[in-house]
Amino acid sequence: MSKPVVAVVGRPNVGKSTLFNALAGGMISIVKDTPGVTRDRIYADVSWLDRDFTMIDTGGIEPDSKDIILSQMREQAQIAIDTADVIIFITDVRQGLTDADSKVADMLRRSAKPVVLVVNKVDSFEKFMPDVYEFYNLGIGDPIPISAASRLGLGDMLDVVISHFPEGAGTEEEDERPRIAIVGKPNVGKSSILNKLAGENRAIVSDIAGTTRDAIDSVVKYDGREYVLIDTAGLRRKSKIKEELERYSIIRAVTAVERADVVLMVIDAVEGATEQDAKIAGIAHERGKGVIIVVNKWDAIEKTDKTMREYENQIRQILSFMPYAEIMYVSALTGQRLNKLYDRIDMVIANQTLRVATGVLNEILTEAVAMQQPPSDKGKRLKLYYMTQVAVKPPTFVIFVNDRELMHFSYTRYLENKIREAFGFRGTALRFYIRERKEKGR
Ligand SMILES: Nc1nc2c(ncn2[C@@H]2O[C@H](COP(=O)(O)OP(=O)(O)OP(=O)(O)O)[C@@H](O)[C@H]2O)c(=O)[nH]1
Ligand SMILES: Nc1nc2c(ncn2[C@@H]2O[C@H](COP(=O)(O)OP(=O)(O)OP(=O)(O)O)[C@@H](O)[C@H]2O)c(=O)[nH]1
Repeated sequence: MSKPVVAVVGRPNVGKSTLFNALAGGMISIVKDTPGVTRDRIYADVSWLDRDFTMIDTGGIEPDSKDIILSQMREQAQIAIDTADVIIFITDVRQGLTDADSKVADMLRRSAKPVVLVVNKVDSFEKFMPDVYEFYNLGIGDPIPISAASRLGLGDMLDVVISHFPEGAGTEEEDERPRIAIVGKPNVGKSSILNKLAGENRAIVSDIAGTTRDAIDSVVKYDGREYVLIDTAGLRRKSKIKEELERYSIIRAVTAVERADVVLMVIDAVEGATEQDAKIAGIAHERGKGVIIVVNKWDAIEKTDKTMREYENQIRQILSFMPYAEIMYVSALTGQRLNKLYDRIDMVIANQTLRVATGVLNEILTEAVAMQQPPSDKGKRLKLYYMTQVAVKPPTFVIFVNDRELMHFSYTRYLENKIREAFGFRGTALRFYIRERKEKGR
């Protein structure tokens, strides 16, 4: 099972950003007094008591009038209902209970998703607890008092959140079928690709037990093998506001990538790769998923014998953090090369699950060290003792050294290249952990 998704819903200014920052270590966004300024904070990875989950903020509200706030909160709540395993509904003890809160609570209650009702800005339990009880009136369970700003009550809140996670979430998937997510900016052709792949080869639809999110996925059969195409139908939202559309595509990508083995990162050939593409591709990279960059609408551009090379250069430059990603040029319109995607997916899965024997790894390590001297600092030189692969999906290596401080990023990169020279690992990120070990007396 994939990592659970927790969505945060709440009115402007109740403290969503502050909560995000408190849980995600202060790296996500800048909290300001102006409502609606924190556009960029959309998702964060959170760990609590060995449970990992992804928190998404469905917000992004620009409050103008009461009406707009309510309609935007409904929109947020709907996204949360469509994507999340657990919903945190956050309210503000100082603003008190509002009409919009009650309406959104009704909507959440009807969805039958687990909802955790949180009352923020309870900086003093003594002073504010009587006001907290008022929130029982929402009829969605016990209000949990917190102060996001002073980090009070967050542990109790997280205990309740993780108690709602589906059984077995975050543990190894039993289903062996490759799970494919199709992500990208608005309008690049994600639905067209999904429909084409599913339409022509669909074997069975919606036969997957598990979370409600799984229910809309399709299973396709190609060449005797089955693949699960992850659908995010509920999130195919239309909006006139560009920022909102981009936000939806990020939320859509985060929730789909979470459940995927291989991510098809779709780029529009007519536009070429953009910064927004890099943001979305970054989600798959951070999570160590297999990645195939799918350049779609290949039918729609003028081509010479240099075109592919030019595209590749431009894509490699914008998505420079994932040189390992495969690139394919397709057209959902004509179907060109779409079926070839399956072979590529198989290859990426094979690479994601490849295990290299320790003996072979250490031969590579010895040779690499002989060819390029490890870095040194203040007369102390990095020594590399031993390397072993500890995990797959993505392939993860631990390198034992004398002093972690001496292990430069560039030397890790050099070793990564040596491993890739030997084994390829095309289409998947590799992870490296550097551990210190006391020098052996010899
Ligand atoms: N007293 C008190 N103030 C808080 C607390 N948490 C947040 N605030 C304040 O509430 C204001 C709004 O906080 P934000 O975290 O930006 O709220 P938000 O819900 O993300 O707002 P939007 O970006 O408009 O959606 C800021 O001035 C915060 O300092 C709290 O626990 N106690
Ligand atoms: N020429 C050409 N047009 C395409 C191709 N694939 C999709 N389109 C067109 O691009 C537009 C967007 O396609 P969609 O499949 O809806 O794109 P999407 O990424 O799912 O869009 P959102 O759901 O809005 O994010 C439609 O008008 C498609 O007909 C292609 O391969 N070639």
